[in-house]
Amino acid sequence: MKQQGLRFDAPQDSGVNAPEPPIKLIRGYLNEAQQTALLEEASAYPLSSPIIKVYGRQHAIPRTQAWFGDEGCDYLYSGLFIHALPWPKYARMLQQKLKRDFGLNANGVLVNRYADGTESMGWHSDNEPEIAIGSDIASVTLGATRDFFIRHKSSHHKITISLESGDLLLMQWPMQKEWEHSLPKRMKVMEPRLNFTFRTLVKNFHKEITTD
Ligand SMILES: O=C(O)CCC(=O)C(=O)O
Ligand SMILES: [Fe+2]
Repeated sequence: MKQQGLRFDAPQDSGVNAPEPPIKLIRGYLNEAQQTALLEEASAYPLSSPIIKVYGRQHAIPRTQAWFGDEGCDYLYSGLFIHALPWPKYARMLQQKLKRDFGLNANGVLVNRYADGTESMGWHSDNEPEIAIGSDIASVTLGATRDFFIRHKSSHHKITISLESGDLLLMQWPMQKEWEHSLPKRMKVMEPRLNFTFRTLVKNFHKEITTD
């Protein structure tokens, strides 16, 4: 994390000149039936906790995840090379719904499962080089309500959004350049939460690696 001498933390959600993140929040984007279908499908996803290196130390990520996508849409994520698994039926239907509703051309989805409030995701931007320039990222939440933090990289202005089951958060270009986000621990949360982030990758970006 960057610490640059003097630091002023802007008060949350306030300030006349506070920067605004390029996001759209659509509450209840998925109805009950759509949520249930996806949750049931996800119970069979091959989720795992890969071991990653952070600041030179190896540890398993504090959640489980899976990456699905089109052929040639492999992802180098947190230093891990992940081959795209074929789209499951309902994840694919959601990808098509996002295309119909918002023109989103996502060709992959990262699914994260947080078993309870002890599981989390640290500050980061979804700015890997294989993410197509100018593309938006769509984040869909299922299950437990969790806080989601967004922080401006230069001013450190921070926003908290409470994401509920069925909500859609559109993170629009150039959000990942100027803002970071995280999912903090919430010890009182006992229920699992699933998150689907639909991403647009440059196809065959990792061709060299995959054909070795
Ligand atoms: O679980 C969330 O809401 C955030 C997931 C996320 O930031 C990511 O997958 O990159
Ligand atoms: Fe992210």
